[in-house]
Amino acid sequence: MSEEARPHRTAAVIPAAGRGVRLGPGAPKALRALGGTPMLIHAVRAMAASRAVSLVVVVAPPDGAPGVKNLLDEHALPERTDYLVVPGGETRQESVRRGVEALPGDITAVLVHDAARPLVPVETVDAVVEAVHAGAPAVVPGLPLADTVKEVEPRGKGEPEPVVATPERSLLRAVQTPQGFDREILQRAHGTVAAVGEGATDCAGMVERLGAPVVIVPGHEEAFKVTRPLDLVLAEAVLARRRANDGF
Ligand SMILES: Nc1ccn([C@@H]2O[C@H](COP(=O)(O)OP(=O)(O)OP(=O)(O)O)[C@@H](O)[C@H]2O)c(=O)n1
Ligand SMILES: C[C@](O)(CO)[C@H](O)COP(=O)(O)O
Repeated sequence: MSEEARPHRTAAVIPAAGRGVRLGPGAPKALRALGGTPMLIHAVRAMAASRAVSLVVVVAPPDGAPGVKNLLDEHALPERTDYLVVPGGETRQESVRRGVEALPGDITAVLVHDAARPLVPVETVDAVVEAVHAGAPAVVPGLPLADTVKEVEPRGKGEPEPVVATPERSLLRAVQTPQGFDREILQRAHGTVAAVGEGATDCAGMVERLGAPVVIVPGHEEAFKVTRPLDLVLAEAVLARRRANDGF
């Protein structure tokens, strides 16, 4: 059967177990409000907005799974979307692994999406899904960089750091989520690469270590990650603009 003809069932795994240290003191980041609604709910709705996504697996803070389950019960999702909640781990990589382990056997394609990217538009989600369904083992949304990037020799806090190299900016992309995968390759990456060497900061990096191809599709400015306080200010402004444009 050709890749196009192969029927896919697609799930989204949402790691939401981080504390949000860089955002500052407060509740776990995924549970903090954006426009009056927890960031996690925005992220879940963003995945469920894609007609291809039939299951969302939320990876909750380790001791917060029952609370997250209640939260999801309270917020309406499209009828076609099921959800599961599992407890997360110490690192993003560990949390994603736990989410992937919870997937039912009939899932063939998996999106991994940060709860911390609550405003990704459905067009970006669909572009990733389409590329995976068309046969790409790993697909990542990415954008060209605005800043020039330097590689440095890291030094102590506040100490000047010697520059080692300036990578050619036109060859670089800042990558976002959802990152989309053929289920088998994602499982293999988490089962083998994770066990050796240093952790990866994204799942696609683990797939690259397997030697499998990863491709980039256009990302979106509104898929930015809420990491620091200023990101939350921007997210509130983007959401307010959307609500004004939608007339509610
Ligand atoms: N142990 C962890 C760490 C992170 N994440 C999730 O991975 C995504 C990206 O991580 P990041 O933005 O770094 O979130 P935090 O780890 O919460 O942030 P910080 O590093 O500032 O604490 C977030 O949705 C976060 O909840 C997770 O599920 N489990
Ligand atoms: C996966 C990711 O969002 C891609 O840009 C990013 O690597 C997550 O990094 P974080 O430090 O866990 O936020």
